[in-house]
Amino acid sequence: MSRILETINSPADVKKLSVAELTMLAAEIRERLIQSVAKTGGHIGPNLGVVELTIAMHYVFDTPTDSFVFDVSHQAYVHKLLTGREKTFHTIRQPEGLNGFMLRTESEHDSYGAGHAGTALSAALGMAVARDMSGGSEHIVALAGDAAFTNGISFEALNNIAAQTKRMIIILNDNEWSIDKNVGAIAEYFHKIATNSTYVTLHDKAAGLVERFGGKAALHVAKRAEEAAKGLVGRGMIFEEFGISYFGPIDGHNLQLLIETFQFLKQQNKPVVLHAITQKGRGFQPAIEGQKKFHGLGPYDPETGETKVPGQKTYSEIFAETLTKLANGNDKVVAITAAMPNGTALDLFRPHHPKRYFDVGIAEEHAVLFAAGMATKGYRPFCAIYSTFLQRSFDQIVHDVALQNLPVVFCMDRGGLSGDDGPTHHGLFDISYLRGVPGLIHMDPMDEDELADMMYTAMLHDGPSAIRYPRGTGPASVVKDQPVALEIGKAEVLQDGSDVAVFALGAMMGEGRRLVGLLEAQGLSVALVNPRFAKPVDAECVALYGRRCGLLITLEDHVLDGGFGSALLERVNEQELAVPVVRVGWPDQFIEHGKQDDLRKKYGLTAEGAMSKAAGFVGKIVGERLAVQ
Ligand SMILES: Cc1ncc(C[n+]2csc(CCOP(=O)(O)OP(=O)(O)O)c2C)c(N)n1
Ligand SMILES: CC(=O)[C@@H](O)[C@H](O)COP(=O)(O)O
Ligand SMILES: [Mg+2]
Repeated sequence: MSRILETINSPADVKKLSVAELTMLAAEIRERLIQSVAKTGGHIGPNLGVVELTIAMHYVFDTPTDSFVFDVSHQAYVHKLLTGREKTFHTIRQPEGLNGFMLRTESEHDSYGAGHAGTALSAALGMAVARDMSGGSEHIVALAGDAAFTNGISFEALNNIAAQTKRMIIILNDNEWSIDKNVGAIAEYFHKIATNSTYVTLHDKAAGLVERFGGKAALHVAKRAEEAAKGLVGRGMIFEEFGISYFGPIDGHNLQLLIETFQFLKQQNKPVVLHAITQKGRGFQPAIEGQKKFHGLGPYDPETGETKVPGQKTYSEIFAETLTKLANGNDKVVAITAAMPNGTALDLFRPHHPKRYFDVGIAEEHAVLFAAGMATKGYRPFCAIYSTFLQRSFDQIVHDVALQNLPVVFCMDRGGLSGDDGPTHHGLFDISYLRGVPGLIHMDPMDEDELADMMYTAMLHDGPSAIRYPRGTGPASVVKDQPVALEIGKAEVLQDGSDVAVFALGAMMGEGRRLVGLLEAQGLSVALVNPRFAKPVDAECVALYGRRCGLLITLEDHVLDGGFGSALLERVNEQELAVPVVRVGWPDQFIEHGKQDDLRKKYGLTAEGAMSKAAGFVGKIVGERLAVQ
């Protein structure tokens, strides 16, 4: 029962509450999050960790006049509950429902959208400078997790802040977790501060002090904690060195302390950072015990935290098992992830080859350069980075890997529609952004067994390669014990035909087979081709069917512009073929979040969609066939 929460229609309602009522509100929000996300799925762990932080932010600051910028913004559910979306919160990440991240078009309180990590500090600085230039007085508050500071862009911003603005507030939400435990020197640095004995004592005393002395004590605690932290790590506080005044660490669940501290920070005429120590998954024991699992997941049992055990291996698992096999036979094979060991399933590889597993943090550009360096020494790096996150590393792929023709393999999980995460996470652009890179081969398997073959082919290939594969499961093909090497640039003809040729790339093979059936039902002779390569496209195969057939149809889980269909069109044009080509893929727009099948139907990435798009050409061919009978 959410007695107070149901009265919150805007942050103004939060400001009316006493600290006691705010504490009750926090409890109600936790219960709502646990129960609601159990049904929808989502980032429950991160959001349970920022309940008090977000309440205190909305109590002290004043959106939309003040601007909040959340890094990744996967932890913005509490913010959404407090900014007029309590009644629709049950639709989060659901078709037509609330987005799982902040979205400028969703609310005036969402001053900046996100989904990818490391963007908050830079965007907040841009807002602060714009405010300064316009003579504004509003507050700009960036909330960034500890793992956001493993990202290079965050440090590009830190380097710039003190030189550019007089006022900006950074909240470092330190729960010591990324998706897995946070990694690297910065994580260790924050850990040292957070576990400093003086701070821990202070933290224990804080509750009592605040109770006895109210607000003033809060400042005392914050200052003493700051002294402790600075005492521990000297004046060389990393933030102080960047000209940003450091405060904390303080208990990120102590509402009174947070409110007092935010009110104090509001008065500061300098860039400040508050180091808040929080607990990911707080208030839900399964999420506390399973912080990695409950970072982000599908529906779960709100009592036990149990989730449905998937019946079939995902592409990610096949990837990890295959990589383990390749590494068993080749000690130069190494695996690199950018803070996504579970999403990429490299968690399954790590126990077999712990010394050949590298998690570099949320640092995709660095991951690619790190791989390039290893490749110059004869290693075979498999860089497992989601298609969407690899967008970050385009220059490193061109300038460092391809230009030097280094044998780095890019394993792009979530290649294609991602689903519930929406437009920030759909992997719909990697063919476009990679096929122009000289020397790089780009593969897209039609099933799990072919993924293994492509990984083996990539390992043997003396140059850069990229393999994209979708989120979730495939057609459950049997994976051979020993993968085979594919001929680079050679398509596979699954069925011959002479009227229409269907080129179904990767995960679209299922719809390709259905399309063949629909065309054959029209009395047509239909070829079915598994392209395998988006670069190089098999020009010979295109010419063979371009000369023989009256129509070529391409299907891809990728944007049309610059995708596989575009590449095939170029081969048609170069070979002066007259055959019409109908391309089926995502249109030139960002695709909303939703269920994969629903969205494919809505946007015509189905056999029926292809038939309707090709109806004119198909009708003409059918007519011609009838005329000669
Ligand atoms: C560029 C990029 N790489 C990877 C991810 C996947 N990702 C989402 S949240 C997250 C961990 C964030 O950790 P932190 O910033 O500490 O926030 P917390 O979840 O702990 O609140 C990662 C790696 C991403 N969103 N963007
Ligand atoms: C917030 C974030 O970027 C990750 O948690 C992402 O949502 C994971 O995506 P998958 O669920 O597809 O692994
Ligand atoms: Mg964290």
